[in-house]
Amino acid sequence: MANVLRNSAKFGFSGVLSQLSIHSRHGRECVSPCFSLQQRNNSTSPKIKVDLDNSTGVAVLRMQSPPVNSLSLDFLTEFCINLEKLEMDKSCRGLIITSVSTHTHTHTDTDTVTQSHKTMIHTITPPVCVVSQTLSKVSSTGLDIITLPVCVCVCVCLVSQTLSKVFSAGLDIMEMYGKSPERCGEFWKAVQEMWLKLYGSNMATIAAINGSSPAGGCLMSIGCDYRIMADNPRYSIGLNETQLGIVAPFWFKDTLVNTVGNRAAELSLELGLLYSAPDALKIGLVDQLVPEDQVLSTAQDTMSKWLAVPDHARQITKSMMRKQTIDKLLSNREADITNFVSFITKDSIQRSLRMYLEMLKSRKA
Ligand SMILES: CCCCC/C=C\C/C=C\C=C\CC(=O)SCCNC(=O)CCNC(=O)[C@H](O)C(C)(C)COP(=O)(O)OP(=O)(O)OC[C@H]1O[C@@H](n2cnc3c(N)ncnc32)[C@H](O)[C@@H]1OP(=O)(O)O
Repeated sequence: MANVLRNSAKFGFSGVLSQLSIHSRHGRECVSPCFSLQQRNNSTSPKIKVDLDNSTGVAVLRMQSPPVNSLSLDFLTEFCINLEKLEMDKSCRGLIITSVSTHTHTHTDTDTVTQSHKTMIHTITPPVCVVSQTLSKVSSTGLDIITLPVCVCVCVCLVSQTLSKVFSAGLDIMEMYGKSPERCGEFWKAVQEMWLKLYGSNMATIAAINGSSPAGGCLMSIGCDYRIMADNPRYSIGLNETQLGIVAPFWFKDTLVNTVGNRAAELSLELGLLYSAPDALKIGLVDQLVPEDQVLSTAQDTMSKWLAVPDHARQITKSMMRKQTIDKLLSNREADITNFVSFITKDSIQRSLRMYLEMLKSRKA
């Protein structure tokens, strides 16, 4: 555990703040006034909102990165900064990780807002000047020209974007597709860092899984101490890497084995299974199912039980259970990055990823 903390010290706050995203994959900007607004609201970054209740010592970390909370380099960097801050805050003893269902984004100055299937104008705060126009836009396939109504807003407007019913869609596939080996290496280091910080956290951690949680989303969930999932037939969870033609790294596998045991992990990984909530409960991939509107409150009630245990006893026990698994990655980090980069940049793997991306998009069409 101490190793993990020492390692994480490499992310100095000034360094990481300068790395904060100003542009997401989906083209949504976060300008600096947005960040300062978040700070005033006790939210630490644009893709993640953290509320620490000083009376209970419990922080709720809400992922709010539309459309699917995918784990991009920017997202992972912000996640690690937030975790590190909470870890160093002695008043914080417990952490609940969940997803928001609505994301509010602040735009300033002249801004263009397109009305697409996932974006709607929520509020326009005066003074504002709205000019109706039409915008020609090339679609993501690059083939069709479509015309969208747009509003050009001068001054300040607030836009609300709806997140899918997703806890996290896992690693951002766009970070692994068509990227340079250097960039892939940087990305993988951030994935490692996220897992090391979470799995080795001194805080009691609960995943309040209020949506689907495939692959890296599942890794984040099993990196916590306890999992509560919404009992919704549309949601699934699992390490489905083989379905994408990729191989879950050894530390994903180790975390799953530590959670569900060897046989269930073997079936789950080789077949790339995504489990419904009841099936996930059956194999012990999640610990509890509750109605969707009770996921967070149940996590809060459960957290009070975890925090009734003296911290030092719980922390030493957690370390005893997880240290070997953590040390295995710590002593193989560079080799693991090299493996990832050489694997993911192979032509055949890139082809698999492209087909998977096309499948995701065609499913929608
Ligand atoms: C031998 C040596 C081994 C060394 C190790 C090597 C390799 C290990 C490598 C990698 C490990 C990877 C782990 C991962 O996490 S990979 C990611 C896996 N994730 C998935 O499979 C999830 C895919 N997504 C979905 O199933 C659905 O999107 C979801 C159920 C989450 C939500 O469905 P919904 O219908 O609400 O939304 P969609 O319309 O499908 O999606 C909206 C939008 O978002 C895009 N998108 C979805 N998931 C991702 C993603 N993971 N990354 C990037 N983008 C994603 C989707 O394409 C849509 O985009 P658009 O069409 O609106 O542009």
